[in-house]
Amino acid sequence: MTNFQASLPTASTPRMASPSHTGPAFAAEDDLPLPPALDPGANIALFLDFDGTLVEIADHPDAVVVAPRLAGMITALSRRLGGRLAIVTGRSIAALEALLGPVEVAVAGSHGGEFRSRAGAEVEPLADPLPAAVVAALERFAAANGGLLVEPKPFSVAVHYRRHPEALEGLLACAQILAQDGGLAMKHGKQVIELAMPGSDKGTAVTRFMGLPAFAGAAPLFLGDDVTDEDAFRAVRHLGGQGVLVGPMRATAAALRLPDVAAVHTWLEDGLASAPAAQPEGETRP
Ligand SMILES: O=P(O)(O)OC[C@H]1O[C@H](O[C@H]2O[C@H](CO)[C@@H](O)[C@H](O)[C@H]2O)[C@H](O)[C@@H](O)[C@@H]1O
Repeated sequence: MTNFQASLPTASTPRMASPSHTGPAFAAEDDLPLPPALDPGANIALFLDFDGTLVEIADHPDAVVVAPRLAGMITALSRRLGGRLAIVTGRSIAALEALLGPVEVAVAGSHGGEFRSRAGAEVEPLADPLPAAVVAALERFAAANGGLLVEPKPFSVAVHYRRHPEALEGLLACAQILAQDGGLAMKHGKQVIELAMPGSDKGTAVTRFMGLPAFAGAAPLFLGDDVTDEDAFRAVRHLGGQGVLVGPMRATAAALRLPDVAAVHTWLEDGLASAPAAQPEGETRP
């Protein structure tokens, strides 16, 4: 056990509502401690969600404001961690890099549907493409309901109802039928319903990273804000690590909490500032 793990509450903390790896570990009326200071010298692996964790939620997916230093900070932290850092996002990798710039780290995109094992590696598809007919059906629904925003991705499709909350009931019904008929996975994130081919989520993505030589043996930490991050919180708990919920308390499998995006940036910046200089290229773990 690393010093980092020893200082954290564990899955056997008495406040736990459920001992299983499948449900939330902590109830909404509990609260969770802050994570200890990030120590890039410890044998940890860091997994970072994007929307709501590294950038504030905005009214439109293209309207998020990315801090100018964010990509550089994440790349530098990844180097300090010997490559044991990945962004794990519901966005496609292309959409992520369009916002963040070409960040030189491992990435899982489209909720685990696409996977880049390390900086510079090819993007591997891990899911089958969604049938075009499903996207077309959702586009028809969106057009008939005030023009909901449809965001097709390589392995899933997101329909945003943030500007049309009145359409949620009909959207859920439409998506449920499409999911049932097509054997698809349905995810309900922040003001968004997503359909994807089954078999990949943020938990499977984290588990896949942890099976790579560069990540093996490290204690994983996953920072995320949305209910779609709960798969990853459960996965890291199962792998001997901890989830860090970002935002207000809710029922969660995370064991730690940071209050907001600003606190995440401070925690990462402080960790980076505390780290010794990065090893030269080529001396990181394979
Ligand atoms: O896993 P994440 O990195 O958190 O991505 C989840 C989804 O994020 C985006 O939608 C969310 O953020 C938008 C911008 O703040 C917001 O307008 C929307 O309501 C949120 O649901 C993205 O557009 C989706 O594709 C991601 O799956």
